[in-house]
Formats: sequence, C-alpha cells, structure tokens
Amino acid sequence: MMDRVFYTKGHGTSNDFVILPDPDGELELTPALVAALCDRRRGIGGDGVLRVVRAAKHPSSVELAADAEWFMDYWNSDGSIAEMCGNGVRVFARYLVENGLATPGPAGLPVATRAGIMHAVVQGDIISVRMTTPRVYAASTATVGALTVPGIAVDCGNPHLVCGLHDGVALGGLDLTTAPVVDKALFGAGVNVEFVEPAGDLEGRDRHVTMRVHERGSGETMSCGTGALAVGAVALREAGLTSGSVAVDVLGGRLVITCDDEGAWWLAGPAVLVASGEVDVAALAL
Ligand SMILES: N[C@@H](CCC[C@H](N)C(=O)O)C(=O)O
Repeated sequence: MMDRVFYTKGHGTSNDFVILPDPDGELELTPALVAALCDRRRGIGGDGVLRVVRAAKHPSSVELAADAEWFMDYWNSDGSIAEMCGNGVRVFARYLVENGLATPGPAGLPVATRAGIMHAVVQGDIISVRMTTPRVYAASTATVGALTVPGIAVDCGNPHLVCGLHDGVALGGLDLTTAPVVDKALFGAGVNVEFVEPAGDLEGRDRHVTMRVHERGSGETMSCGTGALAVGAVALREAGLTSGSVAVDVLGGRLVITCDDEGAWWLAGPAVLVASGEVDVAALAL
C-alpha cells in the first residue's frame, strides 16, 4: 500500500480534477481511493481524477501507444470510470506541457482516452481539443421533480441527454441536487444530462446558450466539456447548420464548440493548474 501520493489540482471552467502522475502505471488506484481524494471535506476535492500514465503502461490504452505517449485514465468522483472527459483532456494537456512531459506538434498534442485519441492545441490560456464527432441518436426525456423535459441523446464517446427548456421554465430554478430520472433502458450505463436555455446573440458565434449539467458519477458540476459538445451539436442541428460555432455558458465560465468546414469538432476554453503537493493516503481513510 502506498503511503504518500503526489498530486496536482487543476480545473477547466471550474470542472475540477485531482491529477495523479503515475508514468509507469504503478499506483494502486481504487474506486475508494478516488472517492476519498475527490471528497471536498476530507480529501482534496474534485469532480474527478486524471491519472497521468504512459499509454504503453495501461491495459486500456496499450493499443494506442504508437500514436499517443500519454493516457488520461479518467475516474468520476464517485469512483466510477468514464470513457471520456472533455475538460479533463484540456487540463491533462496543460499538465503535460507545464511539466515538460510533452510538446504539442503541428497537429496538436495526442492524448489517449477510453474513447480514442484526442488532439489538444495550446494557445496561451485557451486549450482546444479536437473531439470525436458527436452522434445524435434518439429522443428521450429527463424528469426533475414534477417537470419532464424532452431531450435528445448524443454520444460523445460518453453518453449525454440534451434537454432544451421551454414554456418559461427557468434554468436557474432546477434542483439538480439529485440525478434527473431518465429512461434506464436507453441509458443502461447511466447518462450525463444537460439542461439548456437560449442566451442573447453573441458576435462571431452562430448560437449562444446557457447550460447546467448533472454528470453521471459526479453530480451537478460547474462545467462539462463533452456536455457542451453534445449541446453544441444539437444547437447547430436545430439551426440547420452543418458547420459553425456555439458559445456554451456554464456555471464556471464559457466553452466554445466549433464544427469546422472539414467537419472536425472542437472544444475550447481555459484550463489551469492551481496547486501541487503530497497526499497522506492513510489519513484519507480516517
Ligand atoms: N466533465 C467531463 C465529463 C466526465 C465524465 C462523465 N461524468 C461521465 O461519466 O461520462 C467533461 O468535461 O466532459
């Protein structure tokens, strides 16, 4: 059993992560340890954990090692594993670059995830990630208290349900302290649920919306990159556009989703590292 573990804390639009450097895949990471690290009172606090491990050293990424040196081993704060985390990739890329572990090339910095390889481009404070193409695939609903809202299921490597609010329902009034009720047959592995309302016109953007999200495995968070991608895909589709850019305001700031003329989907926003230190693993259990 490890006694002490090094960590860095970082966030992207306040979606916050405990980053664990583990280049050779030696950490005994368990759901209980992840949940203890993410505990906001007894641990460091975070919406999830990003383990930084060489792709060649982790069974989930060994096949991607020829094309990406590093694997983002992402865990939700409840100790469950997810395929992908958009803000996580942005923060992960910031960590690699600031620690001299990688240098972005002309095609960006490849990061292996359980949903495949993403490419991150660093431009000062902003980190953009080329994401997988979002797949809009079904109509469904989400129920919050007495309110049932129609939604559209979108696969972004991980599952999402995008629900547009209508009829004067205020986004700020939703109680997301518990998970929205969804169709368990459609979302057998759980789902991240985004609630969206239109925001005012914004110069340079085709659409501008405000979003709140209840994340599978983490509860309501201040931001979700794959959630913003799902929302951006639905917004462009509803506008009849095959390319364009959508500003998605979240509780923690602004993300921008772009589908370029080549059909590539991008997630952009700030990503920062705020602290580093050592955790006493035994004390986490007390
Ligand atoms: N916040 C993330 C998504 C993290 C994973 C999600 N909770 C899931 O279980 O699919 C993002 O920025 O995309």
